[in-house]
Amino acid sequence: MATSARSRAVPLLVARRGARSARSFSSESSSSYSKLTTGFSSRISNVQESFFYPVDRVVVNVPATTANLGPGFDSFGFALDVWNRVIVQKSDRFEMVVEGEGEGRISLTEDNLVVQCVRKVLHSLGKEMPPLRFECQNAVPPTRGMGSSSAALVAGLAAGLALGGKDVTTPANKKLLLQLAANEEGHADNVAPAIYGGFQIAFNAEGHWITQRVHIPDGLQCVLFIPDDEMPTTEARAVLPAKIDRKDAIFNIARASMLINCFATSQFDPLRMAMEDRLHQQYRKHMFPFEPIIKDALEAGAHGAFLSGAGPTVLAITGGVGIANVGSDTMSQFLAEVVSDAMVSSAARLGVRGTAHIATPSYFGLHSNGYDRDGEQLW
Ligand SMILES: Nc1ncnc2c1ncn2[C@@H]1O[C@H](COP(=O)(O)OP(=O)(O)O)[C@@H](O)[C@H]1O
Ligand SMILES: N[C@@H](CCOP(=O)(O)O)C(=O)O
Repeated sequence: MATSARSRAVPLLVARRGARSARSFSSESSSSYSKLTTGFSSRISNVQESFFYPVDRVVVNVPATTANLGPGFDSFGFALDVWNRVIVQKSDRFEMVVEGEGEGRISLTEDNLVVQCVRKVLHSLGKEMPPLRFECQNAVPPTRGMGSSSAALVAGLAAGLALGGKDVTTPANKKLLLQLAANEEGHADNVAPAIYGGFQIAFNAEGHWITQRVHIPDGLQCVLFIPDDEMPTTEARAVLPAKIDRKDAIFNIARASMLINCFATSQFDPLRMAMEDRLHQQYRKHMFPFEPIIKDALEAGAHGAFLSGAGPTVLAITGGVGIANVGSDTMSQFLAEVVSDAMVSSAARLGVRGTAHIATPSYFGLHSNGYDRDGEQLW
């Protein structure tokens, strides 16, 4: 965390944060969303987790995420090195600019998901949303199964917390952010890695969202085939049955467990089987013919492949074995490109238009910077 020149001139604790915010958070409404406490009460943390100087401009970076990984429906996800950046600045009027992915398609009005989240958080902190200028620089394609809605939610909620005076870099406020974002999304498999980075296993226990990081082997690469056509997650969830067969549950428990062991021990031989699923993929295949693309990726040498999130993107895993690191030699990239070509050819045979992208996982998630009204960096 960067320390500003102004902060350095006075004692650190007082300079970056202040008791003002701790008091203003005490008059919260009783609805579960509105309870913007971290759940941890201490005089020092109340001071440390809030800013002393009002934040004027926030820059938030949030990664794309891939969820499910086959059998880990609503539970597994990891972050990708594909980033959205949202810049929110106090202004004299509302303004929204969207550049990159989703440009011309994502709402430019106050019903934009990022704006809604900022307003919601500020409202919960007892504040009205001031006139703000939003600039969204998007690399995450919307509605393709790469966690665009989670990236938008996390960006908006984090920006709102920061503008409301909360330091989103503290563990307690990150935990709070996870609760808010997962409650909005209804599942935490995208939002947990979007916030914490890496591979996360996440679930809800007695009303609390819990997440834990899983090791990702060095040198792992992700080959994504991203169809041009969108597949809204709400539609892809509506086709899922309310109840499942016991043998399908057993099928998934065994594979999900082995998948975690594959990652934890860097043993990818069984990964192609460990990424099989019977909880969601079979019910979604009529929406988009992804199974032949998975099969062709595996035949081309991928360790495993799955429908990314609710689709339609298909993700294949390459690299990550032996000593190979991405960037240290060409071998992993050669294999990733062979798999990419196979997926593109497969999609072309099916008449599916789209593009391929080779990504690496991101070991870190949300990161941000804040500035005061003089443009001085606060963190
Ligand atoms: N960068 C963004 N800014 C604002 N809203 C976004 C952004 N990206 C996605 N969304 C919202 O999320 C919706 C897509 O959500 P969803 O169907 O869950 O797709 P995904 O699988 O990419 O998460 C979009 O229709 C839009 O409302
Ligand atoms: N577990 C969810 C994941 C949705 O991910 P997204 O990237 O498609 O939003 C599901 O499978 O519905």
